[in-house]
Amino acid sequence: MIYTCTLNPSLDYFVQVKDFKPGDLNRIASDKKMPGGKGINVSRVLKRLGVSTQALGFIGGFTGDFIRRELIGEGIHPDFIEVPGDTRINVKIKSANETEINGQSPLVNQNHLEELFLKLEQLTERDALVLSGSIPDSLPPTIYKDMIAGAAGSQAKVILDTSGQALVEAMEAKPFLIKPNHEELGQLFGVTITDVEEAAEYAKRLVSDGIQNVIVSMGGKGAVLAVGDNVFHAEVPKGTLKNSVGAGDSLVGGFLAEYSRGGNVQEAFRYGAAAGSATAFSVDLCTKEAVENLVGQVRVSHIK
Ligand SMILES: Nc1ncnc2c1ncn2[C@@H]1O[C@H](COP(=O)(O)OP(=O)(O)O)[C@@H](O)[C@H]1O
Ligand SMILES: O=P(O)(O)OC[C@H]1O[C@](O)(COP(=O)(O)O)[C@@H](O)[C@@H]1O
Repeated sequence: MIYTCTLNPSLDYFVQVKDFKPGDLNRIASDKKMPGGKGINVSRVLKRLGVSTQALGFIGGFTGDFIRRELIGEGIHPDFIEVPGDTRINVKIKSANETEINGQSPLVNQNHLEELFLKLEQLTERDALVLSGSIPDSLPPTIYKDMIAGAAGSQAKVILDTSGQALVEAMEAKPFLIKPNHEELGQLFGVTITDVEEAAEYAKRLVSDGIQNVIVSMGGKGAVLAVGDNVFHAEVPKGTLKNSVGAGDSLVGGFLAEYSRGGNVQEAFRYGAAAGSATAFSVDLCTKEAVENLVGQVRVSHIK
């Protein structure tokens, strides 16, 4: 089973505004509400790609009810821990460009954490655990590192997609795969990464530090995979960007879908990149059909 864990889920409120002006009254042309947060998006993508998952994490309040209901409606099994307070609302404003305003989540206390750790103890070596997204303010930046340690006995594969101090700490626990985007990778080293060469160089350094697989997503420039002594670049097809929210989560979901079907890391990387692009080119997350239409157009080359 693939478990996703979203410590900081969200109700994503997408609004379309004709000509967004900060500091002015803006009226919405159209809107939609979606269950969000990185692990939850990975679960939704996996389900669309025909792989069943279980969604773990903390949710609460009316926004939490919405998320649970939507996931059940999509055939995803939610196993959240209920916390007091409302799960955050993240506002995504689509106008000439995209503006995101991500909210604050409710307090998670020691009892909630213990409940989560008990669930992790039940993982087995056949499972994978996806730890994705920011962490609520009430949790320490070591939380992902502690969770990886908590799951270590099971030998489940851990996939990590987070940033900042939480990423720095968790890397010490040597997850199977990390997926920073190029900005997040740059933050780790205090540099600005803009091209594929630079991403390859820094991803390689992380592999030398003991992370098995590093995928750096780079929006329209595709993605870089560092594994062992090799670095690959996935060149992605050109298309009209409709929505970049969830593209990174789709890459992770696509990678895992293919990898869990027995695919190798390189094929999983190609499929993941196609899933990211399929989401970028649609208004919602990718569909299986869209991914399969694009996968043949993703060119993976050995660059180092
Ligand atoms: N404009 C785009 N054109 C084609 N593919 C894209 C585009 N934006 C994103 N993607 C695909 O989605 C993946 C993840 O996107 P990215 O924006 O880098 O992730 P994140 O959301 O984590 O910042 C990319 O590696 C690429 O495969
Ligand atoms: O936990 P964070 O870093 O605030 O991110 C949460 C946001 O990221 C998303 O999961 C999208 O992530 P990506 O665009 O990186 O795939 C949204 O659904 C959510 O609003």
